[in-house]
Amino acid sequence: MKTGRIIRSLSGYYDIQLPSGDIQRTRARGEFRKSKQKPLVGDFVDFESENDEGFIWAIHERENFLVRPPIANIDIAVIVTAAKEPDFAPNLLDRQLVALEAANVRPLIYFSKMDLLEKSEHEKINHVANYYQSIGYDVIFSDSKSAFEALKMMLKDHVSVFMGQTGAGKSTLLNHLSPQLGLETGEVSKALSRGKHTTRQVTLIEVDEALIADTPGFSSYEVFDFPVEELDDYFPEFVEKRQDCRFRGCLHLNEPGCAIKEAVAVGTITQSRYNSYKAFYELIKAQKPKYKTDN
Ligand SMILES: Nc1nc2c(ncn2[C@@H]2O[C@H](COP(=O)(O)OP(=O)(O)OP(=O)(O)O)[C@@H](O)[C@H]2O)c(=O)[nH]1
Ligand SMILES: [Zn+2]
Repeated sequence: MKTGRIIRSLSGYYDIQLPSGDIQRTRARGEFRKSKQKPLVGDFVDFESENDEGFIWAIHERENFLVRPPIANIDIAVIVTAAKEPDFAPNLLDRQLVALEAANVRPLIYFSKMDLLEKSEHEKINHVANYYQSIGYDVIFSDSKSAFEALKMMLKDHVSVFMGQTGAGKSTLLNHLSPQLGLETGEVSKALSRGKHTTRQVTLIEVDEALIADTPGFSSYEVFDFPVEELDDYFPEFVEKRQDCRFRGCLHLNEPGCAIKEAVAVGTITQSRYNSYKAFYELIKAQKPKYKTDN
């Protein structure tokens, strides 16, 4: 029995990379296909193989996984966030951060298109970025001299996936990291070929000493897949403060003695983050429970 990581899946076949770097092609056992458990790219699996004919026997427990792209055991998700064109939208960034926190994937915020900013806009973004750093997120600016090296350093020895809204610059950045990818960039060229790639499978590609998913991740349209009471778990600065709320289980909305609202009033938590919290709260409340199929 051997153990390795699935780096590509293609019509029922799985390419598994061994610790030595060798890649072997296998299939999943019939039982896997019958049961719900389906191997994902990124999974560590036990398998047997000889002469390129092999079978996966077991999938190791997953650290985490994403649905789009379908990939397991992700160390870092790079949220590519345009500082301009389209304008920076804190709500969108927060949505991705919350979704990643809920999925137990570590985010890294990459501000793209910094070169397009005027001086005053620059200061504004810096200010915003400082806040995100202060609550524990890594931030990289596209115009900093060492941006590229810093990113490479962070991705080294890790599995990463890139996400961000359309036009944020994901493909541009991925191409820069790995020119062999040859992803199309810009609206027009992509609009022409869109649809062709919709069923494309994700592959983990080796870039220097990093493994990067070649398919960008979910955007902001994802629904939140957790109960509303859990929402504050995914705002790290809320987690730190909420034990000071007067009521246990405080939702930080209209309750008296809410430490979160006090923190917003004195500015230790930004209004923008609190606005996102409230907006997501309403959103989750309005979402239909999954088990309901009618109305
Ligand atoms: N000035 C400037 N333009 C950039 C930068 N990054 C990307 N762009 C441009 O922004 C446009 C969109 O970039 P893409 O890389 O295609 O964006 P994407 O996130 O892959 O977009 P989708 O595939 O639609 O999700 C392209 O015209 C890029 O050339 C940057 O740092 N500075
Ligand atoms: Zn509270």
